[in-house]
Amino acid sequence: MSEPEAVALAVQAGATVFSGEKSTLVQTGPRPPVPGGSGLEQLRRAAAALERADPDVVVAGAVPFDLTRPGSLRLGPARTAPGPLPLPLPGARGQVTVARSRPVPPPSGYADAVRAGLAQIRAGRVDKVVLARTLQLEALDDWSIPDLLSELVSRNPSATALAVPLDDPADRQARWLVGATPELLLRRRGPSVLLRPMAGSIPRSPEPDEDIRRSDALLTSDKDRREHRFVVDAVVEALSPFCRTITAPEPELVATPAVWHLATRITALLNDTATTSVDLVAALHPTPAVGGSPRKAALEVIGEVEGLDRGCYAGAVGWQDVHGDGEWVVAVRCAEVKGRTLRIFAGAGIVEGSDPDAEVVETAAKMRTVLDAATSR
Ligand SMILES: C=C(O[C@H]1C=CC=C(C(=O)O)[C@@H]1O)C(=O)O
Repeated sequence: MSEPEAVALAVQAGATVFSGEKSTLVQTGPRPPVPGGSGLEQLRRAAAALERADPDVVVAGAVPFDLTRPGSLRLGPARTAPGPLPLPLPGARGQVTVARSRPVPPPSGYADAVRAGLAQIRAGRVDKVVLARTLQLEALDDWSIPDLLSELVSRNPSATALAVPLDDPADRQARWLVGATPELLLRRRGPSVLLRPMAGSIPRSPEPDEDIRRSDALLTSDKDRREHRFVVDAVVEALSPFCRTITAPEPELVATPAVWHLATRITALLNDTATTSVDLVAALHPTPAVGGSPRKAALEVIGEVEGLDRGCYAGAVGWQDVHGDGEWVVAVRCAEVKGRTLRIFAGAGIVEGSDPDAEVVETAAKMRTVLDAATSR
């Protein structure tokens, strides 16, 4: 059996897959979910279980945006290979026909939520809040996870494409998180930690001169640099108790096929290699790239004005091995898939000076990552 065939079979059978530019990790087979009533508890239990595990075992999966809710982490052997997932995955079923598509909330409702967020900023309750919306697609047949994953990998070569089965004991139908995220929460290898937070975005243009003009406008935008700064400051502060050398240079431009972003490549050295990748996830998540600043007040405002159950969207997804090394990405440009339903999520950071209509356009552009993979073959 070829590697793509093996991966396609594994994905159909519920494998957890992370496919990046440099390497791919696939965790397959029967593997126990990590128990726990909250994502935070599951992260702690996973780290403890790894201390007693065989060397090829990893914990892999997703913790939700809200760490007081349970996520889906599993313990089991994983295979890693250099480069992205080998394509094409055989057995592609071809295009799924979308019967209905519904934005929730509608664009005008999202613009109202952004205005409500801005009112909280002006009232001094928060400095930044990230607000999300969804696009729900109903297909005539069940969505195929291998097909979605293949499209996400091939269209987003520099992102981390992912397929994570979500545990839901109350629900017998399989649920998945799929997506292709450009945002690295953290990678820990021995004492070295790398992070690449993102915030501040502008939609790409198909016209090359206009595309460059937009990227220049983003790089020099005061509003976007402020929006970005909240994330870098929070990340550096959260790392400080654990790390002795933290370097955070000026933000740079990063392009996905749909959007330009501001990103900062932060490097750090752990004080103590007993600190695992999971410890860092627990300390960092959710950053103001998906929550806001100050964190507690921003999470309250999201609960009051957004009106969505984010689930694992904007959560932390990734893996850790028995040495405490691991890689976790931020679950943006993602969708939740269940049977015929695909729910695409996208959010945008709101700060003083944000324009509600521009945030509608920005979130629509962000949704294209999954929408294009799901609908245009
Ligand atoms: C919250 C999302 O993106 C985050 C990551 C990069 C840029 C973002 C922004 O510019 O608002 C967001 O912070 C999303 O795509 O749903």
